[in-house]
Amino acid sequence: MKQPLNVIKIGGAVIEDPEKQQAFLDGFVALKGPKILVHGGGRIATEIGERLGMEAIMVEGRRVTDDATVDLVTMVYGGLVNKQMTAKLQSLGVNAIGLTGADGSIIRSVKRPVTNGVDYGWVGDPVEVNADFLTKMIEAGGVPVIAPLTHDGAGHILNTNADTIAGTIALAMAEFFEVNLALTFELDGVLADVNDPESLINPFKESFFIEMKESGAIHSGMIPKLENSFKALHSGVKGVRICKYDQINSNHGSLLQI
Ligand SMILES: Nc1ncnc2c1ncn2[C@@H]1O[C@H](COP(=O)(O)OP(=O)(O)O)[C@@H](O)[C@H]1O
Ligand SMILES: CC(=O)N[C@@H](CCC(=O)OP(=O)(O)O)C(=O)O
Repeated sequence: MKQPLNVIKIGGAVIEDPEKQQAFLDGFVALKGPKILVHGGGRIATEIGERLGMEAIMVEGRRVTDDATVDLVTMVYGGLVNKQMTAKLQSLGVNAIGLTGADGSIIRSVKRPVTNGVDYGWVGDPVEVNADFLTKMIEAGGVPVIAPLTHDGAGHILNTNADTIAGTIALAMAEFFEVNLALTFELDGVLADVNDPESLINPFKESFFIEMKESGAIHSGMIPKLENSFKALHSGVKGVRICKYDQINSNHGSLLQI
């Protein structure tokens, strides 16, 4: 029987707020057994970019990443955010190992081709995960903390949506572990009306996604979250939940169903 593994994702809005970040980390520390943390940091990159006079361009929840932007996100995700999260987890007694997808070739990706007329620039779609290496780190008692950066095998860093990283890692690790994936963010889960916190949909069926995307009830960052989650569920991940940042150890949120 496969051993359980939790893959947990934290988004930029929660990282940015010290109280929310602490509440998330308390839950993450309390989570028993092998675990991997995937972090975003989109809002932090946008804010630091603005201070440098750079404008963020997002298309369907993904950042258009030109030469200057790939340098910015490498510094923010691979440096600032990754190392701060790692140091905080160390202070809480977790043997965190901060990594980008280039380290240990955790995730190799290909530069996204022009899609529907959009050239995303230095954005990568994952093609290969070094699940074996991640497994060895976990077996050695480490907790990988992974930034949303990948590499193309030809020396370039590529920016990759953090929900995509979490889904891709969950899917690859499902060969060795019984994987549960939780994508945490500020809201309670997938909402029928994004402005009504009481409108949580649980369970959330795949057919709802198609309908709600078409009607516009699901938009922006929720699109890659759900695309990646359903892909993971179809490919052997045991469970996927989209939930609030302080609900890792509960069953609240939207449990996805295919
Ligand atoms: N139906 C929906 N239910 C919940 N959130 C939604 C929905 N449609 C769009 N969203 C948006 O998706 C956002 C979450 O995606 P994102 O900004 O990428 O989060 P994070 O970076 O925190 O992971 C929410 O803040 C919300 O504005
Ligand atoms: C290609 C792409 O869109 N990459 C994302 C990676 C960070 C991310 O996904 O962060 P959150 O989870 O906090 O949104 C970006 O640069 O915004």
